[in-house]
Amino acid sequence: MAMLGYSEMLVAILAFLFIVTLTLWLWWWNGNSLLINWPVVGMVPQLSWNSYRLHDFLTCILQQSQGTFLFKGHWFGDKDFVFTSDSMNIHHILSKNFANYHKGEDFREIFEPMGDGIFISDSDNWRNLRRIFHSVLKSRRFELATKTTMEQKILNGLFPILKNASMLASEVDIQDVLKRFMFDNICLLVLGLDPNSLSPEFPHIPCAKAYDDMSEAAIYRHTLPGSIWKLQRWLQIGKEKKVRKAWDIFDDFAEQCITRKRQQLGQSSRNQEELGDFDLLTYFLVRDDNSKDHQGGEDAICTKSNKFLRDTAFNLLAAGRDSVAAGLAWFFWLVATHPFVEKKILDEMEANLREGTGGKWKIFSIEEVSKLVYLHAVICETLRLYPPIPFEHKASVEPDILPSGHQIPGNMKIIYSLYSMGRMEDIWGKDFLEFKPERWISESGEIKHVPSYKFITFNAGPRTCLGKDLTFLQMKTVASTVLWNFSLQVVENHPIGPSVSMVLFIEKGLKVKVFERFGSSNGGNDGNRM
Ligand code: HEM
Repeated sequence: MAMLGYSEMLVAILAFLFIVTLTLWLWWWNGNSLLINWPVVGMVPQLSWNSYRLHDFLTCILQQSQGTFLFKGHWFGDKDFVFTSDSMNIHHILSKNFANYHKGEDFREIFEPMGDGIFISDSDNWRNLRRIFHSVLKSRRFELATKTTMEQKILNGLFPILKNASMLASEVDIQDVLKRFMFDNICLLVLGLDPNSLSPEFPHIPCAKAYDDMSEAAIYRHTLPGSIWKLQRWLQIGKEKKVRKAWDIFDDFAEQCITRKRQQLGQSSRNQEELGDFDLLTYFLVRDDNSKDHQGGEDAICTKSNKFLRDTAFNLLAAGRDSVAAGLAWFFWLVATHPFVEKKILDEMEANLREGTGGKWKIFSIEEVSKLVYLHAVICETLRLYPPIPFEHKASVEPDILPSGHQIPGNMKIIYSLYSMGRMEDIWGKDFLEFKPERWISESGEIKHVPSYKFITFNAGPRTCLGKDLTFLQMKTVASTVLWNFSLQVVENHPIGPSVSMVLFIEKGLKVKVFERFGSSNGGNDGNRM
């Protein structure tokens, strides 16, 4: 290797000193902030270096900056944005000045496979969709369909898989199992079709994989300047090529489901009530578009068009699959690693539900799980620490001032961190990092009400999640049924950490060993009786 001359060494030392001095100066100039605003590249480098622990890194910065800071992007890329986890700002943006904050054009472009679905709509289109979905998702028929679908899937899908893992003493990735379980469930509810992704051979389901690919691409689009990913999309290269392929796979799948359903309905002269089964495709296809709903509003949207049905399917499958599966995966990890909490859940079930089961296999009903206050508290605590949707976007319409004093120009992007809000001392107290379900229970033994702009997991204000009740119902049924019948033991040294993705999964899945509580070696029950 050639030796460096004195002059080269001098240049190298001076360059080194210049960089150190610049760093220290910028650090001081930025008020000793953890994030330095570099010339040209803004704050991007530190975010990239810390991307492997993005959620905790940003939480740390938010804690240090009293809950709000202005993120400076690179000079040649997209605009700067405000990042916040201040509950008063959230209340202002999501409720008090709701009309001034919409999803915005950037959001729609990043999530373009969602079509004109509710998640990316604003203004009148959103209002119409919200009214339509409110009346169906909150209906008794939908609740009953959820219950029946879930019971069948637990019995024919989840139990056999867990029983098998227990018999073979094999390790199973319970997060993958839950993802498959929820995918089959939501497909049955929305499309009236069971893709049977939860089968013993763990089949590859192209449509489920297409969802994963599109979700991955949405994160990728967040990290690059819009001009770059749009160029890649135009040239059809890299990740953008993958998105297009995944998008086509989903559209083919949706079209097949819609065509099949139209044929089925065309052959039947009976209405949905008579057909017995309930799914959203059927509901929208047989529904009278001119009818007024129970809130008295009229539809400005034709719910029978292929475009509406495709976009609805895409949005509800996205809402109903991953978020609930991720919430359940974190729940089972927290419960398995806090034996005291597990015992309290089992004691509560024993006290409230055991009558009539004789300790045998059981799926708990809606009425039964609604009695379980402690279980409800454990689920709230899980969703506080690990909100399945970790970030949300908004964009200002007009200039505004946030309660924190930050000036917001028109068309400013605002990102709020649901993950960080679950870890703010001013909301949850000094023990905010502790997993403590008791914090949710009042002295009179009921669930404490925490305003949604503080417990933000399901969003707040007029755009609060429409699936919140359904989620609690699903999580309680799966959690109680699995815990009653099985004990899950996390495999030693299995790494646990949140993924950096649109949905907050456990990065490497959750490997567990499964033990039957009422197996033949454990009480003489054959495990098949209900
Ligand atoms: C753990 C489970 C769930 C969590 C954490 C969750 C969370 C959220 C959040 C944060 C939003 C706001 C999204 C935004 O404005 O961009 C939202 C909206 C929504 N959620 Fe959920 N969700 C869950 C499950 C469900 C389920 C199972 C459904 C129904 C199948 C559902 C249906 C919806 C709908 C339709 C909206 C749109 C509301 C609107 O924009 O007006 N969610 N959800």
